[in-house]
Amino acid sequence: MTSVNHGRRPVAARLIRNPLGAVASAYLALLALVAVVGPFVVPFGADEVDLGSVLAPPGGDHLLGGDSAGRDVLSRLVVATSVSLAGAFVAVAVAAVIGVTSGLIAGYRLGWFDLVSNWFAGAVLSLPAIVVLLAARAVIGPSIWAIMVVFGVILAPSYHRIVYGAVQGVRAELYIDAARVAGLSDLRILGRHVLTVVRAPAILLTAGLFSVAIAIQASLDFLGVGDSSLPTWGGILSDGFTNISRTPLLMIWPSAVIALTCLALNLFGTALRDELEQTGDSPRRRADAWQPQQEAASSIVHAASDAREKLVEIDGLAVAYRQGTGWKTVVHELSLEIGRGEVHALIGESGSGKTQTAWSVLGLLPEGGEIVAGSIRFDGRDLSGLHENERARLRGRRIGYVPQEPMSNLDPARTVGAQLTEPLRLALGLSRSGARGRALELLARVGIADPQRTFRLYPHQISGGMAQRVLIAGAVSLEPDLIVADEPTTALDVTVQAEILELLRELRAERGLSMLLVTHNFGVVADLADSVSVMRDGAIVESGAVADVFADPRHPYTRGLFDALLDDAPARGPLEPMELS
Ligand SMILES: Nc1ncnc2c1ncn2[C@@H]1O[C@H](COP(=O)(O)OP(=O)(O)OP(=O)(O)O)[C@@H](O)[C@H]1O
Repeated sequence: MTSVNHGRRPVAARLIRNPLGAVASAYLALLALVAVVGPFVVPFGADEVDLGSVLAPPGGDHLLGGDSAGRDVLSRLVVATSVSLAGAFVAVAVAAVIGVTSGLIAGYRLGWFDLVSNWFAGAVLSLPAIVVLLAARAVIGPSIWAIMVVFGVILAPSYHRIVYGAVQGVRAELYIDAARVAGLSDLRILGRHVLTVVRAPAILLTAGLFSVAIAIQASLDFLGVGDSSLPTWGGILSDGFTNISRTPLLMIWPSAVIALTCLALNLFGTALRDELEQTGDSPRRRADAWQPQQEAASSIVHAASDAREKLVEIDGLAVAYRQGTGWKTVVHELSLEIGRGEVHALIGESGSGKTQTAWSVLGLLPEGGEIVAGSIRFDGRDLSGLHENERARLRGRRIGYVPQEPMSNLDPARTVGAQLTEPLRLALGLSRSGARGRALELLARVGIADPQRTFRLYPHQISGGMAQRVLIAGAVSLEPDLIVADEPTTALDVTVQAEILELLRELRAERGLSMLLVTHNFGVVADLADSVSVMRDGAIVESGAVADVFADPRHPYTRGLFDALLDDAPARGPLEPMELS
């Protein structure tokens, strides 16, 4: 496995290099400084009244003017910054303590606490927050701190849900079991392993909830149900609103501070998420550039015989999966040619890279998998240069696919007929009756005894062998040049296997199909293939005409595979009769 680590810079350093993060951090840092130091350096007391400055315009002693009671707006805004931020902090701290704790315990221990806490979280989430806050204000009075504690309780389910989900994701991981086996206490496991996983989403949520708490607090003060004994952004806004016709500027200052603060918190959260993901502190890490494995064996190249026109040309293919900050390379420098009408088999033990090679040709590598080197040409076109739409068109019309598990590759909710006719109508533009006629012909061709009846059936009403025949009918329906068949007979019983192989052989002869056949069955190779590549650890170790490789396997691994076959092993003879008591 190729593993490339990159030097980690601290998150803070990366945040500063992110333009959005830098601006938001600078604003929030300034705000924090104003909140802490500001009240000690403001030119006037927050409640100091100067009747000569009632609704005074900005300028002179009052840089931002005076309010309706003649108090200095700048001084009040600065003191209100401390109060508003502290209020939001109380709400978020209460929410985090309750929500993170309950989410951790519920997700890790499950049982009755899981049931009760999730029910409780759901119930609290369904409450209208503003109505609860107004009711709380009526009961406990206008204290901003008490109201913010209540709001914290209302916000707690947000933490609970996010932490619960993250813990559920990791609790079944092997390293958690290993920590348990190693004797670590639940508290240590939660602190050391689980909390690390929930840290990133919890930080992001905190930034969002902080801005929600500021907005709610300002709304309550604006509505006049806040704490009028303290200067707050919402209170100043309310005063400005009352006097909007006389001094509109009085509304501008608190509005701007509230809007900028909420914006900065959200930008900060977004930038922090991006940086946490890049630095590997989040489960979704980015990998460094892929590097070829030094120790990897180069593949033997399989070339189509000169007599055949080349249909598939794979050159130096490497497939890798992102793993943490590195890569796991699963196919190395694989080169392969398949001629028109040629059936080429990929054989090898489980995990040798056969399916990854086949999926690369189809352009269907699973999430996280990438073609990191080399090229695949199909009928002279480089597939890597194609847009996904073109790739999908090619896949349907010129490259057919026969999968290993017939049942799971049919849509259980749609009839066989609907699944066969849809591509015919979309790709070939056939009418409904035209597509139906063509589908019935195909069903008959693949050996379905009663095509009319099967056409109307759902997948659960047909056998595995019939399902594979239906999929083969679908794969050849658009007259492709190439069929990629991934273990097409593995999931079927022995007699059906033989029938499906026979069908594939006939279709191949009839239509001049090329085939890339993935199998670990030498019988299938001998039955169907012209040429074979033997794969091991993601590379081809031997390649050639089937007759040559079978007659004279050159690589020790191929010989080992042949030796592992039981065909030549001496028969065990009849079972001894047993006495059953
Ligand atoms: N999603 C994935 N993430 C990481 N590694 C993967 C993933 N899928 C497959 N692999 C790895 O790729 C390697 C090759 O797998 P592949 O499925 O091609 O093997 P195979 O030869 O087709 O085996 P089998 O006959 O069992 O299907 C294996 O080591 C496998 O663990």
